[in-house]
Amino acid sequence: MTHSPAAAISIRNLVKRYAPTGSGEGKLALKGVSFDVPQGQIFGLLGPNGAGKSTLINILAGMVRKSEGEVSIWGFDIDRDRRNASRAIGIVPQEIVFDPFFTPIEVLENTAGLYGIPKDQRISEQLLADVHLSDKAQAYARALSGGMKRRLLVAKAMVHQPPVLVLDEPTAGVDVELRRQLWELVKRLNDEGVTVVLTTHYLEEAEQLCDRIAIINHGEMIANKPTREMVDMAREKIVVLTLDKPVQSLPSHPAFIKSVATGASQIEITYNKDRTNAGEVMGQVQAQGMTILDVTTREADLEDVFVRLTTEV
Ligand SMILES: Nc1ncnc2c1ncn2[C@@H]1O[C@H](COP(=O)(O)OP(=O)(O)OP(=O)(O)O)[C@@H](O)[C@H]1O
Repeated sequence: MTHSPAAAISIRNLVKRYAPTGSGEGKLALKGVSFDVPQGQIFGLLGPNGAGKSTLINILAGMVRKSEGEVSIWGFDIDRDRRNASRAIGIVPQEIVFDPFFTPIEVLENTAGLYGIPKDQRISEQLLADVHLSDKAQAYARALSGGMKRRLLVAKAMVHQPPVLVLDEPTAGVDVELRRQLWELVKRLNDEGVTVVLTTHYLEEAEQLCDRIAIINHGEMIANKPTREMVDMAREKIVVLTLDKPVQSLPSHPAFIKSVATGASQIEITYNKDRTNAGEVMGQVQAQGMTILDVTTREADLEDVFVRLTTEV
């Protein structure tokens, strides 16, 4: 596409309220989410089960109707310009669904037909080559291994050559070798200029692949940072101090990232372990007139950062 929008995907105040069903209650799955996916990046959307990731992706895919807010894909509003918005995005679903009696080449040709792509403009063979399935072009889909089927799903999502590709948990439940292959494929597509959004439960995957990571929890976006900064949060360490009397005012110092009261006479201070250490932190606290009775320290890795962000209210 020649059109060049400010962001590959732009989401503003997105709300999704699922209507109550006969027995179940309604559910507020997205509570006013706003973010942009910058062009050319691999953008990771992380969050625990039920956070709202699939809802968000299904809204992009046009499979779920949003309740409120604005979404545009490659500059095309999904309400006002659904056709162009759909043409700008390819979705690789979580579930593998193929008619077992179609061959990979037929799967791609049929999809191209659905998009109304004239025969001479189709790129089915090239796509099969890209996902290393040329030799399986004529095999029945049911004869493909799980890994081959996943690669075929990626090819299928790229039939109309969208500038944005979304993968919903591409490596959930796949073995190490296949995960590596899928990562390579995603990187290659991104090198060729495709903006990629992927959801994952695996922090390592996000860290390896993504330029930017957003964390969504209970329908809200709680963090959205370049991967480097998110990983830097893992350089944080926390000291928990018990003082001899109730906390009057929180200690502060340029080397402290955060200082919060976690009990009547308990404070937690977060600091970057590259910049200071527990001894210095305690020294600063004492210098500010407080008496420390007890101390424990905690170290954060990316997993902790994730857990902390998703459990903090
Ligand atoms: N069709 C629906 N009707 C009612 N509630 C729904 C519907 N689909 C999802 N929900 C609820 O909305 C919330 C968000 O679900 P969603 O599937 O978007 O989460 P998720 O982050 O994708 O989780 P997972 O990682 O398990 O796929 C959940 O509480 C879920 O139960």
